[in-house]
Amino acid sequence: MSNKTEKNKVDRLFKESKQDLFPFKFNQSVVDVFPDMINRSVPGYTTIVDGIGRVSRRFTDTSSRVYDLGCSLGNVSLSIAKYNVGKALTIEAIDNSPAMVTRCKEHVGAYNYDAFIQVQHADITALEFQACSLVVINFTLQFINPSLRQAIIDKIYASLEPGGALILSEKISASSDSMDSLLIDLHHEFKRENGYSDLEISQKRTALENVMILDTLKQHKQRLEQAGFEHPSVWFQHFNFMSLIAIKQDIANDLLNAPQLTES
Ligand SMILES: C[S@@+](CC[C@H](N)C(=O)[O-])C[C@H]1O[C@@H](n2cnc3c(N)ncnc32)[C@H](O)[C@@H]1O
Ligand SMILES: O=C(O)C(=O)C[C@]1(C(=O)O)C=C[C@@H](O)C=C1
Repeated sequence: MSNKTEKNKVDRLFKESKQDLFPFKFNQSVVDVFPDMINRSVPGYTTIVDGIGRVSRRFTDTSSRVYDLGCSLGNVSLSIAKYNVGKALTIEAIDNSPAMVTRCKEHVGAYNYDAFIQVQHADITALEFQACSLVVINFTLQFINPSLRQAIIDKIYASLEPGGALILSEKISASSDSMDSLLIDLHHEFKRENGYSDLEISQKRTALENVMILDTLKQHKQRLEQAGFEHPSVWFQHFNFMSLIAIKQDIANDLLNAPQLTES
């Protein structure tokens, strides 16, 4: 594999075992290789990002507000913009890594869609949400302290307009040890086939320990239901990487559409 330009380098970070990546952080070294890293590490990443764009247009109208939480280089925001041509969406793209935010602004600025993508440096645990139609959190909740996760999902639920949706993608733990080992092994095989060595895989795993803390699908669903979402559903899964969609019920609409009781 050839080394690419400075902005899109091949990820060899854990071959070199750089000390600034233990524990793992989204610093400048990671930003420089991020497009290559995420594509070679997350099974189905391109499909998920494209799918989010496709799903998004079902939940937006002409001037909706959308959040992309933990936006990294803005791929989700750009996919939503691409699938919502003709709508004046405001997409709030949020990340707490200064290096990511700087690169994200350059990346997003190279496109000219109808949506306005506002890239902001902020911590989503402290963010004040405005009313919105759609929130996407693509492989980011797993990096938040578990004790703060419910509060974030509660805030998202409260800020969504009735009929609005949350798309939550995460790497998950399986509910049994044997299934977990199988899925982890299949994921590592995927990484090896994408050119990572066993050393790179194991060093990154060490760096991610206590930084990326995984929940089971059941824990995710329980958290969403506790916030008020009904019937959260998986719309994508490849090995231990999945994406859920959860809709905030439109109670007013449900009442309007309910069969009217007639007097006998
Ligand atoms: C795996 S990446 C997300 C990938 C991205 N959503 C995409 O689809 O390309 C996780 C991102 O979450 C960001 N992040 C982690 N904790 C955060 C927090 N508390 N607030 C905002 N962003 C956070 C990181 O800086 C990183 O860019
Ligand atoms: O590389 C791995 O093994 C991962 O678990 C993937 C993962 C993620 O799920 O966010 C971890 C960190 C990097 O940002 C890219 C991908």
